[in-house]
Amino acid sequence: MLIGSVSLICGQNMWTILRSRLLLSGHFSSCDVCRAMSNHASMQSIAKLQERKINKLIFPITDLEKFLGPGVDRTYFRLFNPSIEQIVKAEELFRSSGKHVIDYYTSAVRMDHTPSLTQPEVCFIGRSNVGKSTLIKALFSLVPGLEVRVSKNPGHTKKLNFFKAGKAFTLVDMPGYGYHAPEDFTDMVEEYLQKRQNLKRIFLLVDGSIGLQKSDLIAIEMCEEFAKPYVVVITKIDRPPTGILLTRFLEVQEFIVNKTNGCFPQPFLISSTQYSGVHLLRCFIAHVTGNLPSTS
Ligand SMILES: Nc1nc2c(ncn2[C@@H]2O[C@H](COP(=O)(O)OP(=O)(O)OP(=O)(O)O)[C@@H](O)[C@H]2O)c(=O)[nH]1
Ligand SMILES: [Mg+2]
Repeated sequence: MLIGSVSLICGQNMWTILRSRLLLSGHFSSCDVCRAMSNHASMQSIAKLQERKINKLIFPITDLEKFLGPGVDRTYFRLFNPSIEQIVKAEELFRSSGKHVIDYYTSAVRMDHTPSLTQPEVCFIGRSNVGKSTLIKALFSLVPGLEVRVSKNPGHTKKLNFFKAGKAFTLVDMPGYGYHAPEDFTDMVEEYLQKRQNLKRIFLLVDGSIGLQKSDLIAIEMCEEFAKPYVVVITKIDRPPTGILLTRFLEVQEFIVNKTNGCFPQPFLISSTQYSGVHLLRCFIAHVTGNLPSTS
């Protein structure tokens, strides 16, 4: 899974080149520039920040690692360690263009209502309110006008919602489990997870303040039983104090390594509101769907 690396993650020369490439590149319209500069959604927008801040945004683990002693096993912290160039290239898959249209496709309430699509698919599961829809919204934040509905009220997403990124991949937003889950949740979700042929990866979201709950353990058991590859994403990392987040992260990491077989050993850290970890996750999605270009 280790795909390419950069010596100092963001070596000075690499960033000088990246900055000039991004800022001078013809890929960005003036509208893109305005939007991108107002938040940290794109690599272009963060290229102007200090290197330390860029590092924290792309690799949020950087912020936690510094509190750990030298004895802590860091083997899996950066198992997925793409180069900056790969991250920049992967971002293109999350922009709509004439040839690569990104849009909401359809919704389904049962497996036999799901669209027959052949492109690789990834889906997002987790407790209600954990931030599934908001994460999809952040991933697609570079697509003007794309609506992904989110709510502060748990149980908001009621169907499997399919978002197509051209012919490259499909992202599927799902209803949450636990509090306010739809009554037919099990019928809707289990069969999809078990039988969907083109499903390449399940992203299982866990709240960074709360950590793994009983319902998450049931979901993990289900992924294990169906022998589907899955990944844990720790969400809302902007909320908890660092000590709490670090504890939750280490708990999740230890659980994955010691108690699971099909889970990718590196949990991803995400703040969808601040875009921390979003660039890395875009790149990981490109990777697991077979769309990540090799470095030139
Ligand atoms: N601070 C912060 N809030 C977040 C983040 N992600 C989501 N939220 C908030 O959490 C609430 C729930 O977000 P949703 O994305 O709708 O959650 P969901 O998992 O899709 O919920 P259901 O559809 O009900 O299962 C909303 O109020 C979001 O604004 C984050 O990274 N940071
Ligand atoms: Mg939702």
